[in-house]
Amino acid sequence: MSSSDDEEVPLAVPLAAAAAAAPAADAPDAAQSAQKAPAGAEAAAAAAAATPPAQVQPVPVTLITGFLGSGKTTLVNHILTAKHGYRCAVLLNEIADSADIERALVKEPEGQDASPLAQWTELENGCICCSAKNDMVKALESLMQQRDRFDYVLIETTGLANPGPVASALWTDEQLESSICLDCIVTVVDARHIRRQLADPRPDGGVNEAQQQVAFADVVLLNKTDLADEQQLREIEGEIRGVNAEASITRCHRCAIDLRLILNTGMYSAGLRGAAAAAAGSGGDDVGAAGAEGSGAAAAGGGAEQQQQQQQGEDTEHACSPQCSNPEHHHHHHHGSDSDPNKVGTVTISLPPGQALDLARLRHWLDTLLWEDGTADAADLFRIKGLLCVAGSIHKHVLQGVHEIYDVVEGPEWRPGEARGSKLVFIGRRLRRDALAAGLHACLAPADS
Ligand SMILES: Nc1nc2c(ncn2[C@@H]2O[C@H](COP(=O)(O)OP(=O)(O)OP(=O)(O)O)[C@@H](O)[C@H]2O)c(=O)[nH]1
Repeated sequence: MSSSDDEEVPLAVPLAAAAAAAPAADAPDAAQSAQKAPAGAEAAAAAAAATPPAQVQPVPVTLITGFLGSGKTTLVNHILTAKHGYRCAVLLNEIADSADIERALVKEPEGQDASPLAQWTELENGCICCSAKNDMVKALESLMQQRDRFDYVLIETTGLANPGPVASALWTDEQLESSICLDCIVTVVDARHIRRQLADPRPDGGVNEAQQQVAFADVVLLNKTDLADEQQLREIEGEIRGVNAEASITRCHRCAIDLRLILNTGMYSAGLRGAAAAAAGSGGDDVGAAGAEGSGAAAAGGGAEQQQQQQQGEDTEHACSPQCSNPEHHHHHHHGSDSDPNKVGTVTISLPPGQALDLARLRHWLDTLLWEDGTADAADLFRIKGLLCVAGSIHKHVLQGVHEIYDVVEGPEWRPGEARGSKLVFIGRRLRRDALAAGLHACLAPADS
């Protein structure tokens, strides 16, 4: 399979030329302020003109999900026309059932065009676009063979897809894992329809797609604000927090957002989020894991640091029914995932400063939690995020989990005087807070370490 075959992957014009044509002034704040920003258009064009850029940094990937008609394409178009300095490759994942991803990997029909990159279209600002109808992972792999042509990847999933398998595939595919890095999962919701979509029961009693998409989100874009009034928007925000208390929520019209919210956030790589979030004024914390219920647009402006301190040692739980419209319910109350175990909700467990975690024990516990012990069925645990104080380390650690895959990475050093607490967030259904808390406490390092 020659997926890099130029005949199968036609590129009308070398993208380096397109990038060179883009004015250097296009390089925006986002590229300049983010510590791990890929080269801006100017530098990339210069590099491409001389030698291929050294393959040092993995290419960040933003995953865009959302219900049918919520505004995903509108967002992609905004990204492709806005000035942010990235050359984006866009992958449209048009699979109705994302389980097909795995199947497509296994059996690829003989004689069929081996390249999943069905079409490449050059866009005005030098971006490229391809359509992967059958096999997202394979499409990404062949995309990566042309990695000198772009420095950012957007994946737009179909409106009916559970984004979980796509997100975790980015971590598990051997070829991909070193060349790309998941940066952010964005879920676009339609202000007019999201409440009905969240409440829509599935015949099998399972979690519907809208709930899954909200549960997986790092960032929720509450789009089509022109179609709802203030009261309705507040109610929607409350419901979204009821499912996912950790995602930031940004209201928008036609997805016209500050792209620093969703591009190169560094949320999965520890320590970079602070700069990006602060720059965007989103009220985020040092890591995506740590900005709790106040990080949404409605509550933005509060000092995340202060907020986190207030939460030290305090366990919270969020799980409202989709019908629950009282935003107050989603902030402070222990609102019953135990009593209503089938609703998707968020369980947050904090450890006060002075209680450092033993990393080996934590990993062992997460392994058993996700794969064995039934504390939370892995299929019901959508996301795990955490800011960790690890025994014997002067560095913060960041935990990110999507489905049964998780990763702990070392972040920046704790600042002098900073409260070295830990906070873990579990998003899923049938979560048993007591069992999770007990399991986590068993991972504490012995007091003398
Ligand atoms: N009123 C209103 N319409 C919007 C807004 N944003 C997008 N739309 C419209 O909503 C429709 C759907 O937007 P798309 O961007 O195509 O949504 P999508 O999520 O890509 O849709 P699918 O590909 O069907 O999943 C289009 O007609 C848009 O013009 C908004 O903020 N307000």
